[in-house]
Amino acid sequence: MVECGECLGTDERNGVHHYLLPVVLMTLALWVRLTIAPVQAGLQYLTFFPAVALSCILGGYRAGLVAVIIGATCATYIFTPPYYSFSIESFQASLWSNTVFFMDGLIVSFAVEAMHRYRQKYASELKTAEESAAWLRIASVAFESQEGIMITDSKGRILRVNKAFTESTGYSVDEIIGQTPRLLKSNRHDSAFYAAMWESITRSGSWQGEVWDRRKNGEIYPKWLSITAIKDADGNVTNYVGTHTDISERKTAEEEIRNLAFYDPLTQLPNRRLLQDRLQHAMSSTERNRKGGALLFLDLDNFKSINDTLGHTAGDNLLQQVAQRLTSCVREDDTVSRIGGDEFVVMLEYLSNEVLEAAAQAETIGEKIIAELNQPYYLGGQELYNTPSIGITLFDDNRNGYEDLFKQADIAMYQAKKSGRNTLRFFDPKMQGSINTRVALERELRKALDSQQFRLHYQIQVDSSGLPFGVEALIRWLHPERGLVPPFEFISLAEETGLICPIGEWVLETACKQLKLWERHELTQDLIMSVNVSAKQFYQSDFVVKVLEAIHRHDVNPSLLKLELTESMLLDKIEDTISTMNALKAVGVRFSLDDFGTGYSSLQYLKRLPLNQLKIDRSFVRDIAVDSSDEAIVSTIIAMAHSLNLDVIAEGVETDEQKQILLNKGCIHYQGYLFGKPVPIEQLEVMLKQDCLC
Ligand SMILES: Nc1nc2c(ncn2[C@@H]2O[C@@H]3COP(=O)(O)O[C@H]4[C@@H](O)[C@H](n5cnc6c(=O)[nH]c(N)nc65)O[C@@H]4COP(=O)(O)O[C@H]3[C@H]2O)c(=O)[nH]1
Repeated sequence: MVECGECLGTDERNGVHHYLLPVVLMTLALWVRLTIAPVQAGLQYLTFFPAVALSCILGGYRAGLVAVIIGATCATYIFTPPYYSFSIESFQASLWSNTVFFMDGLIVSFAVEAMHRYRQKYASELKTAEESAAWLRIASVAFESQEGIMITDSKGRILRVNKAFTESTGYSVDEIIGQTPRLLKSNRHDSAFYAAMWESITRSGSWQGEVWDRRKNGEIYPKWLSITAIKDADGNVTNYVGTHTDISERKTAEEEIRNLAFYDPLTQLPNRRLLQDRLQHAMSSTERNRKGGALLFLDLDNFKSINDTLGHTAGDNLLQQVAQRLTSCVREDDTVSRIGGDEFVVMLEYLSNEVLEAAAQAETIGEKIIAELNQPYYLGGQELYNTPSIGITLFDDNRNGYEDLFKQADIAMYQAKKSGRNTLRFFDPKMQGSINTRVALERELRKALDSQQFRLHYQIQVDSSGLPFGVEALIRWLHPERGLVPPFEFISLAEETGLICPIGEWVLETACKQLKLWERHELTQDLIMSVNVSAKQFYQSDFVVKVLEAIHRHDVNPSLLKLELTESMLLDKIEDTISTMNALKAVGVRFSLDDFGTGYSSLQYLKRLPLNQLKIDRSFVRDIAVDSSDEAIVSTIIAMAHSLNLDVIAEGVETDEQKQILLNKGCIHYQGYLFGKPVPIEQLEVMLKQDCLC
């Protein structure tokens, strides 16, 4: 019942239908009373009272009062004789008993109501207490969350911290309580940072952001911190709550992603993307600050040979050492980047805005880089040398896009390569002119092939007694306007464009034709014809077939054909090289290794190549009489050739002295102006006849 009363609620108990309750209960009580006892029995109050009590309990004190009034009225009117009339006497007769009944009813009504109210209050207090306990439980679980939480008083003294806080800071609860957050400061932020933080807390009651703090072990780490001010009813700050998340792992991951996107993983230098970014920025800032800048495009000479001979690990190691040396040559403001393979780009900023002065500054740094990169490298216990070719272009505004600048520096680098490597060249509009010339040259070169403008000149090769034993076929271009064009002016372009393949086939064809003609004369029938073969030509899949076809077509003795290959091309794909050479050697074709000594051939590879001859490069022969290191190199090459059972020939022999030195060292075959320049066939034949007569 109590529950029922409670669940009714005060408003409901005051509702109209609750006034019906006493009416119904009283009617029921009246009916019971009238059916079980005569009217004059005088037991009416005894019968009505349970209905009054029930009304109170179920409907509240107002229902109880209504029941009392109904009871008193019924008792007065029905049970006080004469009950058919409402006389004053009968009313007076029942007055005292009615008053007692009335008072009892009142007491019961108010007592029940008081009980209701008490129970209600108790229940709501109980509910509040239970809710508070539940909230406390939630709060304590939340407090021990993944985030570090610190609660301070209004003065900033730490009152409480959670487990996550102690774990991330390294301080125990005892060490931290009573301290202030200053204990955690890393000194990474200046006072302006903290002033802005407190300004936000004072103004809006909270702040959040990234903060670098120091752990107990001294490590500095980043965290995401939120600070909230807790205020009392009057608006005064009583506490501050700081929650933080350690974001060092996230930062590291972000850093790694950034590194991969913008840095070269091998050297840790900025990559092409970051360089472009910085270059664009530098171009606009040089314009603003009226300062100059320069782009140095650097390519390592013969890097491929090192990579192929010593392996990729050594190659990687070399690139890393180059990166370090480059970085040591420039200021911190400058950018050293690796844009791929063995190509590096150095961007210099804050140079003079006077073009000549800026060029001089860039040149000084370029020279410094060359000197530094010329120092020996130590790779896997081996000492080796490498040189760079550098192209430089200047920038002082945004007029040229960064792509143009890259192109200009690249063109200049190409010029540096052409000028003999290990040097630097500046880009200037004249270079652009030379590029245009190259385009025109390529067009003309294609035409030259169709209109048979190529010629072969032949340079004699002699033994120690001056007797010719062979010739080298050297191509010339008989240009309709420019006259005789030497090979260095078009061979590299022909190689780049692939035109070298049809040109090479023409050379081979012409040389074989000539060999066939020589067969008829005693004077020339034993001459060995050396033919230069370029890398592109050699690595054509049908190279062997083409050589064999030329030999068969002209029906020449294959052992009178000698193919001259260069060191760098041989080592490109060593296994392919060996099988191609073996296929031709099987029919008797000879092989000579041209420009020997300029590359990085290792003895190990040389041993595997089916060579017949080593050709000492003319750069070593030139100064052999005056430069002791050239002399030493030549001695080594000759000794190496002998130890490998190879013939050795020196090219570029111009003086008797050079020939004598070579002879003394055991080199008995020579080629050079001393014996004859490259000449057309008619002149060669005259020369041969003269030699014979001598
Ligand atoms: N200063 C000096 N130079 C001497 C002396 N003796 C010979 N030379 C020059 O040295 C070069 C020798 O040819 P190479 O090393 O094979 O170097 C050749 C070769 O690599 C290439 N080349 C020439 N003809 C052909 C060809 O038919 N095919 C291919 N792929 N390359 C060719 O062009 C290069 C240059 O040829 P050339 O200008 O004819 O230059 C020739 C020759 O004229 C000397 O005593 N002093």
